Amino acid sequence: MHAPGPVWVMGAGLIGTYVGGRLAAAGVDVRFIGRASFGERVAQGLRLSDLDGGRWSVPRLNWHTELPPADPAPALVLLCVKSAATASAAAQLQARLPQGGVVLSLQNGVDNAAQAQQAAPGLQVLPGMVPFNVAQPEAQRLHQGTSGTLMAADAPALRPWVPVFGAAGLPLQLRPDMLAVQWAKLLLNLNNPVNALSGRPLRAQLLDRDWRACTAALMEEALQVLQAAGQPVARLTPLPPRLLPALLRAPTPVFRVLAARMLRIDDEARSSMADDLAQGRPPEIDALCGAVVRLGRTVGRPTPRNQAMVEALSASPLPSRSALAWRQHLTG
Ligand SMILES: NC(=O)C1=CN([C@@H]2O[C@H](COP(=O)(O)OP(=O)(O)OC[C@H]3O[C@@H](n4cnc5c(N)ncnc54)[C@H](OP(=O)(O)O)[C@@H]3O)[C@@H](O)[C@H]2O)C=CC1
Ligand SMILES: CC(C)(CO)C(=O)C(=O)O
Repeated sequence: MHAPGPVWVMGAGLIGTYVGGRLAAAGVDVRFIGRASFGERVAQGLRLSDLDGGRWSVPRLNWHTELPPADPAPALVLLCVKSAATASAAAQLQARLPQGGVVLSLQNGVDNAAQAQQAAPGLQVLPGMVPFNVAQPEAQRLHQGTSGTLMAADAPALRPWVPVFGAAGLPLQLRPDMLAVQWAKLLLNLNNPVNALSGRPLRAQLLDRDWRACTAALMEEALQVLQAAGQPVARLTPLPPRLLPALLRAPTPVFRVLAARMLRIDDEARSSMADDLAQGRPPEIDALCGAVVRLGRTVGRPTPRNQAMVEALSASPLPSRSALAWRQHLTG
């Protein structure tokens, strides 16, 4: 396997350090640009694991707290900051990279690649999608707690990277319908605020029918808006997206059987939004429920449920309600 050149990870936190770490473990020259506080924990010996028992290690990460000189220029930059930091990170890259540098956004939401492209018009920013969860169970270990295939826009600049990611054991699927893929992921991410409000690990929260009903209510509203907007949604799950609300509302014993794959989650995995709240960082709610609210406005449809989540997750402290109370609040 021969990488076309060095990779930079811009915003090396959970996702960036895991994906970049897997590439580094496969021999790719990866430079990590992240916070000193995170680098102190992982840079002198990173261990990686996944839910299938895979284990990798990287003795030393090439860690930078500022952008390094672009000599040699990276052949690929993985943009892995949270949505609120997208524009500033992209502007920093634009100031350092040669014209036409390729940046792959590995972020949730549907707007990050476009925002980065606007902030860095001289670069080529492409959307990607990370389906799996990454947690940090120990200071020097990152763990992939759910499964799924990385996806990205089918652009010529990314084609040489497909065998590289494949050789690292993280297959990269290039898709012509990336916006539909991103909306499909966003639908699944509508569980993030619910998970954060529940205070529980993902698996425990998904095994509670009232919390699932909250996610179903948000998804149903989003699906109606997407349909009104004529926006296709890709199928990332065994069931098509339009059936997901009914699946979530099913009694728990039925859900356990029908959603066995969705429930293949490590007991301790939490959503990235729960991680944000735990660390006192602003949650990425505007990129998720906020995107549904904005699309609703463009097609003249109210989105009170997603709006309620934007307000709840923007409040400090978070409103404290039981699962049943949230279910009633969202579904009236
Ligand atoms: N965690 C997960 O399991 C999943 C996350 N995602 C998505 O992936 C994206 C990344 O998430 P995640 O890895 O969890 O986020 P993290 O917060 O763990 O990582 C991002 C890191 O980038 C740092 N950062 C921000 N701006 C800069 C900058 N200009 N230069 C250097 N470092 C910077 C942040 O520091 P600081 O906090 O100080 O800003 C933070 O340490 C998000 O869009 C998320 O929704 C998708 C699937 C799963
Ligand atoms: C993987 C998933 C859907 C849930 O962990 C996620 O995207 C996140 O945590 O933001």
